[in-house]
Amino acid sequence: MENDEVLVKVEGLSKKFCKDLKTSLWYGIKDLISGVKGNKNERVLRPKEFWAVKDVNFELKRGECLGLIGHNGAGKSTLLKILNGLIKPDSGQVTIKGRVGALIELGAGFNPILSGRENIYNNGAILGFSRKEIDDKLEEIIDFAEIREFIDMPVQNYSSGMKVRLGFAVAAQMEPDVLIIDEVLAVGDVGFKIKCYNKISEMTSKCAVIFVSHSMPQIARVCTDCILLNRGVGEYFEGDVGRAIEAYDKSFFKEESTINVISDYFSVEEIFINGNSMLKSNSRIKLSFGKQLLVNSKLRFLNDFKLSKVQFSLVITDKSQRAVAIAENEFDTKLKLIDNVINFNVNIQELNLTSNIYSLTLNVIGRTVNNTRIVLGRVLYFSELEVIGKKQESYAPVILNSKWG
Ligand SMILES: Nc1ncnc2c1ncn2[C@@H]1O[C@H](COP(=O)(O)OP(=O)(O)OP(=O)(O)O)[C@@H](O)[C@H]1O
Repeated sequence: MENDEVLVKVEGLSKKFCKDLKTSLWYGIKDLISGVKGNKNERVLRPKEFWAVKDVNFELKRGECLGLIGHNGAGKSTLLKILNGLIKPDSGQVTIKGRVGALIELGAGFNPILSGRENIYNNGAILGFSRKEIDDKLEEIIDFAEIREFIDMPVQNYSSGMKVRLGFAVAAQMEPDVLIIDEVLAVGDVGFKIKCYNKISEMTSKCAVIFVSHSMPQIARVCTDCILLNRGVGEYFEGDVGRAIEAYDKSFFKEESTINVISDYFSVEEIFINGNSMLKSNSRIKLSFGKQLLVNSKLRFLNDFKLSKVQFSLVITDKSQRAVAIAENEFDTKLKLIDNVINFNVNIQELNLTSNIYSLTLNVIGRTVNNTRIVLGRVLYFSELEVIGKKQESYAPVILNSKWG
């Protein structure tokens, strides 16, 4: 088993789809006729057609894991389906060496009326294993999937999670040379997902893995290379997953973002970040790692507003909307309303977030005179915060202050 052996070679791969079913059927008939005549014109788009995958090229060796990332509809699943031979490309070529294990669509590859056990035998046979070889692997697959008590039940009665468990176990335990995993893994519960990601990391040394995910921490964890797809066009980041994730994050950035206030109790008169007005300017703030983040805000409450205490929490979320840090005041702060306006300041002296783009949200919680907790409102994503100066390959958002002995 050579380690620099190219297992997947993709050259000029393109696939177009049609937005309209009737037109698509009509083009299908026309293509069939022109195909018979030997007059194919695959590289031209006709009305209502678009490229789902456009001129994608890459090579993948044993020991490499390629992450496919991109917005919804970017073409990731289409590319995987072409690689797995489920759909035919309009042009280009895929060369795959060895056995392919794939988990693409939920339940795809399984016969719904057959039991889990029978499906394992079917899949094994398709992959070229003899009955005896499958017998030897059966227990491992059932153990990995952890669905022993349901293994003789028809797959059509499996829950989504159970289908994913069986699908991944079959794909991973059949010693594939190329392992193709789509986002369906997300359906599994947390325990199973962790087990799968560990398995993928373990397998990467023995095979080539192609992995689709919207979870950048997972991409950072398992991938060695990345392709960022945008409307079918791939940008290849060879050996630089960090830069691919950065480009993915940046692709979400809008030049102008408006402040979105959800509250029946207050409106926002002003929010400053490090002295920059979020109402007046483009709400993107650039900050170096470890520097100060200062937020000042002025909220105007309704005239008849009566509360005894208020709590503000400033939540920092990453691009996948995961809260990565929070700063909040003590709940017993007396509400200081002057002309129905509250001013508050938050000073975070050292923001130890790694280089990335984050969003800021403000939550305002109150307590009535009889101490009932009440959510007064939220100011959503009022700033995009771009932290620079501390790249972190493992995509960990926070660097902890630590002393090492
Ligand atoms: N069979 C089909 N017929 C027509 N259009 C299709 C077909 N399959 C996919 N598409 C379109 O091709 C584009 C790419 O779809 P694809 O499923 O590959 O995207 P994706 O990157 O996997 O998206 P997501 O992140 O949402 O899963 C989309 O616009 C989709 O609507």
